[in-house]
Amino acid sequence: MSLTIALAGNPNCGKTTLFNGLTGSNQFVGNWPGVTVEKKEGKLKQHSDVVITDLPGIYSLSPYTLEEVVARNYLLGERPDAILNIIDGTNLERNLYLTTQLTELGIPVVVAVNMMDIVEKNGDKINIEELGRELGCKVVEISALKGRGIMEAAEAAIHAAKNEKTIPQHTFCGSVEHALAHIEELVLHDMPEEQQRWYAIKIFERDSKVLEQLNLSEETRAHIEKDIEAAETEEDDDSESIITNERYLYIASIIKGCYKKVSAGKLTISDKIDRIVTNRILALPIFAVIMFIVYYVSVTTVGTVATDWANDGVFGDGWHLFGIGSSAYSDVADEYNEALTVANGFVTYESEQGVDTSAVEAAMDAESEDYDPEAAKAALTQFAATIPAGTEATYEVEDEETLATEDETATVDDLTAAMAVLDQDGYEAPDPANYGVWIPGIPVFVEKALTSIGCADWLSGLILDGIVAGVGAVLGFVPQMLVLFIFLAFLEACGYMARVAFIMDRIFRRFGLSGKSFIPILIGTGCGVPGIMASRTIENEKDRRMTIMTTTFIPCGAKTPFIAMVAGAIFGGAAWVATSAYFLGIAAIICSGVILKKTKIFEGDPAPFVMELPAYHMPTVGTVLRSMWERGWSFIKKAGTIILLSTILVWFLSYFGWVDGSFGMLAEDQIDCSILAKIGNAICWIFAPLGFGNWQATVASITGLIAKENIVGTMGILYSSGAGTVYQNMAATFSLASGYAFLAFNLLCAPCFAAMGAIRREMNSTKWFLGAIGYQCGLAYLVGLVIYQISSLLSGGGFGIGTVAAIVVIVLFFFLLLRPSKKAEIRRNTLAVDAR
Ligand SMILES: Nc1nc2c(ncn2[C@@H]2O[C@H](COP(=O)(O)OP(=O)(O)OP(=O)(O)O)[C@@H](O)[C@H]2O)c(=O)[nH]1
Ligand SMILES: [Mg+2]
Repeated sequence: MSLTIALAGNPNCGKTTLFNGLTGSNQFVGNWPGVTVEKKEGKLKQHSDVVITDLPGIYSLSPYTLEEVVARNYLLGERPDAILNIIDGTNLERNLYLTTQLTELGIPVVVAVNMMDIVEKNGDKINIEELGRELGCKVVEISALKGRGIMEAAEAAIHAAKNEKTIPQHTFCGSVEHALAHIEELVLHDMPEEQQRWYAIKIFERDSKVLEQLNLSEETRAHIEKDIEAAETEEDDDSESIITNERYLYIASIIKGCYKKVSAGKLTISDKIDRIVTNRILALPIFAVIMFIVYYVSVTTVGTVATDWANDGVFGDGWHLFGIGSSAYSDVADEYNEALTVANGFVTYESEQGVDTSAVEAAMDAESEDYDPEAAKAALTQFAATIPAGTEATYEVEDEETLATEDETATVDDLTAAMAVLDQDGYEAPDPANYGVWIPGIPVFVEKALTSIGCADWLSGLILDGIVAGVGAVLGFVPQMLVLFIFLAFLEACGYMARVAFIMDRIFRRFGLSGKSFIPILIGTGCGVPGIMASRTIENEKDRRMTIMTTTFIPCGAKTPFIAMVAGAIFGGAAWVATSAYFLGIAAIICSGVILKKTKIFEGDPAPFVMELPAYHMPTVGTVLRSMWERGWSFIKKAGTIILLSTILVWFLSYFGWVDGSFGMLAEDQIDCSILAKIGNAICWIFAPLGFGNWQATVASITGLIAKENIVGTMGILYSSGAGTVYQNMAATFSLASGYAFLAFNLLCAPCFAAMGAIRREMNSTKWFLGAIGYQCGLAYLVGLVIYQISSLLSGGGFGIGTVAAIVVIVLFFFLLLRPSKKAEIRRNTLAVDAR
């Protein structure tokens, strides 16, 4: 018959570390309380008939939070064959509080004193024989981290499960014992004897869950109540406090007998660090500096290099092995491109002056099938000869990323110099393969392979433009994310993140938010996906859900090119547009927090923040890498599923459509015949009240759901037709009001697929996922509506239904924001927490 052994103990005492050691699993370990929130099962190594259950950490068997309910229900409902109670040897007093309760359950208990490595280092001594005698169960010493004594602990638990009963040694004072005896006799006599005591104590404490479960008659309750009240009068305290106090007195007496603390009174290293790190004045600047470094290294320096390598190298044209030859190549390539820009600029300028430049244009077209460097050289030389000396050519240059255009001027001398450069390279773009060791990117390989097997056009289009491009764009973020995850894993594992929450809590609490919401938001400025995942550090389920819902309001890295595009095309490059995007994000988060907190679903005190600060310690490399990998891997898996499917879908929708009544595959420039355009046209009326009810903007917003980078690309394609540049066409379509509404909508609405996948996974419920997406889109819509309608009104537009709607939204917003919250409820929760 198989045995079940439950690992129970306070948060952060090392249960999961022990669980991993005993079962060989890879469950997540972190240096803050509340890492494990569900129970996990595994088989004990070398004993396939023994099941070990890892439980969330609990301080007592009176449940206040979700994890505590999980643990208690498991212990009471499933009744494991034995409990291995892990206690933190550096914090005996508090940990034993739970132990005194566990021994009353009537389940065999073995106590494992963990963190013995630290206890010994401090020079403290624990007399485990004496401790065992006092508690009435076997006590062993272990170090879960070092793997010391863990198998012995498991063996002891197995032995206890088979042979022993744990009989609580502690007795309460006379009046309480009297009441307990009455309760046992009156209502619990049918219950197995060993379980009676725990239930009696809980009834004495008036535990609502137990009373509900037992469903006592009015008469019996009244009878019991008399006993309880008698004890309360005698002890002059309420029943729950009597029990709590007596437990602590008992623990104090045990500890006196078997614990010698050498380090008593001295400040530990952790205390010393905390004096600085959580100092009222220094805490924030230190945090800002640390986060800046993390952010800087992972997003701008190492991260950018890694992302560029992944995007432009592995999923692009290719890369130089170990970067050898890469800088030499880029120098040459930059020089060549610059020269080409000058030459082409002259050609464009001359053609604007009325000169026929078609011959040189055709010859210089390097993209064309029959490009001939010799002919290009000849044509350009001939063209240059016709230019009068002293000509200054002005032409437009387009920024690759934002598509912003800028005017540049060049003289004839510049042209001569440029031609020299072109000539030097033989009128052919430098080949990166000639510098260092060049490894072609995946698309290049795939394209070659597809061409060599003579793959059909549509299929190679699907594979290259759809799958490789789409999934590649997402996987391209993996290196950057892994770098970020290493830092975060380190900060978590060493114990700093627990402090951050503590520091931020002082500020966020004013808005009714928990301090732990801050970390996800901060990370979200880089990428929403790890931001959403970082919400796991929030133990309170309501706060965690709210944070997941609001984190992506902050502009992430992928949204920045889009912001720049709108600012450049519609607002003449005004700098305030980008700044305002961040303020808009922060305002959306804080206002959402305040408003949602006042609703039934999210109400409650911002997570009773009684988190204790764990001691700092140096994490092992394995822990950090495991944590990094666990997070990274789930992202990669997502790229292989949801993103893969969505890219295929979008590829199909934008490359297929109806031309002249017949359905088929489209050429690049026929996008307005695509199915996507049809869809855009069908639903763009939705956005009419926001001022951008055209199919292009609608479709751009939709492709933005795949990846926010798509918005720029899509706008680039859709607005490139017709006269003028993309920017000019956009400026003609959008007014300032509708442009900003468009920006606001796309910043706040549902994030990209990757982030939505993360939301789905972290919410772990379809209902909540849809709720979150709905909230984001709804909010984005209303914000866009208000921005467009009110600014149209202010700039002299008419007063219509839309204006009325916007005013209603504003009034409603202020009502929701300012209405009083249910303070009384909050206070009750706080009291409940204090009581324990
Ligand atoms: N020095 C030392 N550190 C340990 C030992 N056991 C665990 N730790 C560290 O203590 C921290 C908490 O470990 P976890 O295993 O996540 O604790 P837990 O009890 O599962 O925590 P919750 O899931 O939050 O209840 C981690 O940083 C571990 O590396 C030990 O024996 N010695
Ligand atoms: Mg755990």
